[in-house]
Amino acid sequence: MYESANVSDDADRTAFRRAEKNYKLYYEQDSKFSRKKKKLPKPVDLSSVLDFNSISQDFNRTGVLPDGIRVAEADSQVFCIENRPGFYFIPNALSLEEQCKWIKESLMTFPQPPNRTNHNAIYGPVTDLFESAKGNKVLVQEDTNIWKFYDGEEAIAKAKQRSCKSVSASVLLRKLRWSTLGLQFDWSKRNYDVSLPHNNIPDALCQLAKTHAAIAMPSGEEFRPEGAIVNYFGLGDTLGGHLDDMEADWSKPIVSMSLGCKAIFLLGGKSKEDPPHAMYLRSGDVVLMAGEARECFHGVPRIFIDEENADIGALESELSHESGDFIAEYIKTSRININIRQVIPLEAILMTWKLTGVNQYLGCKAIFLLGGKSKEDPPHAMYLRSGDVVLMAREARACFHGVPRIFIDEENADIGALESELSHESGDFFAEYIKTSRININIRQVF
Ligand SMILES: O=C(O)CCC(=O)C(=O)O
Ligand SMILES: [Fe+2]
Repeated sequence: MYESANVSDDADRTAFRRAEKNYKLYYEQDSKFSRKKKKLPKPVDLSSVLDFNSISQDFNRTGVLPDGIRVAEADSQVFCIENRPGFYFIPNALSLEEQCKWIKESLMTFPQPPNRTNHNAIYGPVTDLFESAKGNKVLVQEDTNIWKFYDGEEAIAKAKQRSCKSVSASVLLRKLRWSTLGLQFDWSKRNYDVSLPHNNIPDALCQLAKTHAAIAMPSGEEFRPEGAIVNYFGLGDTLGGHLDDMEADWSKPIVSMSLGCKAIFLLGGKSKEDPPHAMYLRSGDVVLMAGEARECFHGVPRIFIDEENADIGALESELSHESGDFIAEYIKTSRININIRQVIPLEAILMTWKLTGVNQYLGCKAIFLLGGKSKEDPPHAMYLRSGDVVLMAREARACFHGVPRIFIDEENADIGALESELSHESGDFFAEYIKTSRININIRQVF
C-alpha cells in the first residue's frame, strides 16, 4: 500500500498513476540550483486541486457551489462529489483543541504496545518511543530479539563494547509510519488479526468518529469503531493508490481525520483508469468513505511542509508549549492521519440466509440467544426458522449462546409449507415428527 511497497505495479500507464506523479514532490535538477545547499521543489500546477475550505466559505457567503459538488444535507457543512457517491468531505470538522489532543495521542500513546507499529517487525514492541526521543535516548540491541533504550552516552559505550546495533529514538520517531489501534491490522497479511492482544480505541475517539460518521451511516444504525490505522507522513512520504477492502461490510464508512501539514488527497474511481479528483486535506478535515466510495482507489501523493502551504500556523502556536515544543517541532514537518473503521459487522458474524431446495427445512421455529463474552452481557434474542443458517466466526466464537425455547404451535412454529411438502414422505411419518420438533446440524472445522 505504501509507495515503497508498490512502485512497479502500473508505472505511468493509468490515470491514477499519472496524477500521483503530477503532484508528487520532485526537486529541481537545474544546474543553477545545484550549488545551493537547499534543494528546491519543482513547481506543480495546483489549479485543479479542489479546496473544500474555500468552497465552504464561498458557499456560506453566496450559496453557490462549483459544478459537481453538493451538500450532503440542506444546512450541513458536509460536501459530496456528485460522481463519487458515498464520499463525504467535512472541512474543519475538528476544533483546534481536538486537533492538538489527537496529535499528542498519536505520538505519545497510540504507538505504545500492545498497539503495533511499523517498527515491530525489526525491533519487536517498542515502549515509550516519544519520551525516549524527547530524552535523546538510543535503542540498543541486547540480544537477537531484544532491544532496550539507553541514555545517549551509555548507549554509545554499550554499542562500542559489544559491537551491537543501535538506533536513536528520534530517528525511530521520524521513521514511524503507522500504528494500529483497537483490532490490530496485520500488514504482512493485509488483514485484521483478532487474536493479537489489543486495547479498545479510546472512548473519546470513538465518540468523535461516531458523531462524524453519522451522516454516512445506513439510517437507524450507529457506527461501531473497532480498528484504526494511524499514518504518519514526513516530507516526501506518500501513500500509494489503494483500496481499503479488508473490512467485511463496505456500507459502513471509514472515518479519516487529518492532522498537521496540508496534503493532497487523490480520490479515483473503481478503476485506476478513472481520472482522480485531487483535493487538499488540512489539519482538522474529516473525510468519510462509505458505500460505492469504498471501492474507489485513493492515496496521498504529497504533503506540504513549507510555511506558505502547510497551513498549520494556529496549530503550531497552540502546541508550542506542549512537551517543551517537541510536538510543535514534529508537526511542523509532518502530517498524521487517523482512519477509523468498523471491522466486523454483526451481520457477517450472524449471517442468516435462506437455503433453497426441499432439504432446507429443519423444523419448528426457535429462539436463539447470543450473549457476549461474559454471561453478564445482555444477550440478543432472535428467531431461528427452518432454513436459516447461523455462522459463528471470529469473536463470536467466544460468545455464550443457547436455545431457550422452541415453538410447536401452528401459529408460531412457521412450518406450514414444510409440513405439506413432507406429508407424502414415508407415510406422513416425517411430517408428524417435524411438527413438534426442531433439528439443528452444526458443522465445524476442528483442526
Ligand atoms: O492519509 C490519508 O488521508 C488517507 C489514509 C488512507 O487512505 C488509509 O490509511 O487507508
Ligand atoms: Fe485508504
